[in-house]
Amino acid sequence: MSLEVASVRFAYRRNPVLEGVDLRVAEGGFCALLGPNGSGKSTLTKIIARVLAPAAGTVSFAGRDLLATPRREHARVVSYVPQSGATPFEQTVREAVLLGRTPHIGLRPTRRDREIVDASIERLGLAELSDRPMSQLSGGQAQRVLIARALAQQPRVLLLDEPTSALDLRYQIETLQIVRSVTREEGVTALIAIHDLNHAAHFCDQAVLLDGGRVVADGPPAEAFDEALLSRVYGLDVRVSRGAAGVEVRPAALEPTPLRAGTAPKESA
Ligand SMILES: Nc1ncnc2c1ncn2[C@@H]1O[C@H](COP(=O)(O)OP(=O)(O)OP(=O)(O)O)[C@@H](O)[C@H]1O
Repeated sequence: MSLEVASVRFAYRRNPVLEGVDLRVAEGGFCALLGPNGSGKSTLTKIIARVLAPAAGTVSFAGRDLLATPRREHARVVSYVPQSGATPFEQTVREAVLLGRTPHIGLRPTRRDREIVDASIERLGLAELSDRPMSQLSGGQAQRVLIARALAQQPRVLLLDEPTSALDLRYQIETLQIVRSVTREEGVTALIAIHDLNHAAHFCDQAVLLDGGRVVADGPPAEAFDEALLSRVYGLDVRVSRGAAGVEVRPAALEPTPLRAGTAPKESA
């Protein structure tokens, strides 16, 4: 059982953006989708989420063609956290999260649906805000509501498009920890578009690097992060170090400058 994207092509009008993308994320895997601005990460997540239809290629999960699955069934399998989401402003946090249950709900939400919603709200640290209108949230709080909504959907595949971009450091880490535990403990397959290479290396077990709409690296972060490749793709000289704490990427300009000859502090006699 895995999420598989094969030979996916996409163009906005005449502007080709994905040029034959292949990737496979094992069930329960946590995959980082990396690449510079404009490399096609959002477009690819939107195709898997069925916000956009590809010009060619296939997307499947557990062997099932996700592009041909009826929408409601697709929504039971795949949930998607967009880069920024429009929720009607008069909605409360709880109402917004309840929307995640839509593909599962019959005529009206059951007590179980409400329990799942409350658990998601609690998990994202939103309990105190649950009756607050969405219009009165900060950007980061609203982003956490979208994540809670996606979890309340209880998907098999979780797609997140830069879900931590508006979050402070604590919530960035907590959100990535939550997604990792959802993958490890519940076997959910997660694909996250993310800019922070070090967070990707720390939390994800697979890194896929896009450049100009093509996959240029795919593997465990420690293997996929190649100094020369990252420097070329990002147009910035970077250093990759591998230590006990894992792989780390830093701009070369931020490396400590070696002491020049003659500048070493003299030992006092
Ligand atoms: N609605 C659109 N119409 C036309 N072109 C678009 C549209 N959305 C994105 N593009 C273009 O498609 C390319 C890929 O965009 P995409 O948003 O997928 O990149 P990304 O890797 O997610 O970038 P970022 O890191 O900046 O979020 C870019 O050149 C972008 O300008």
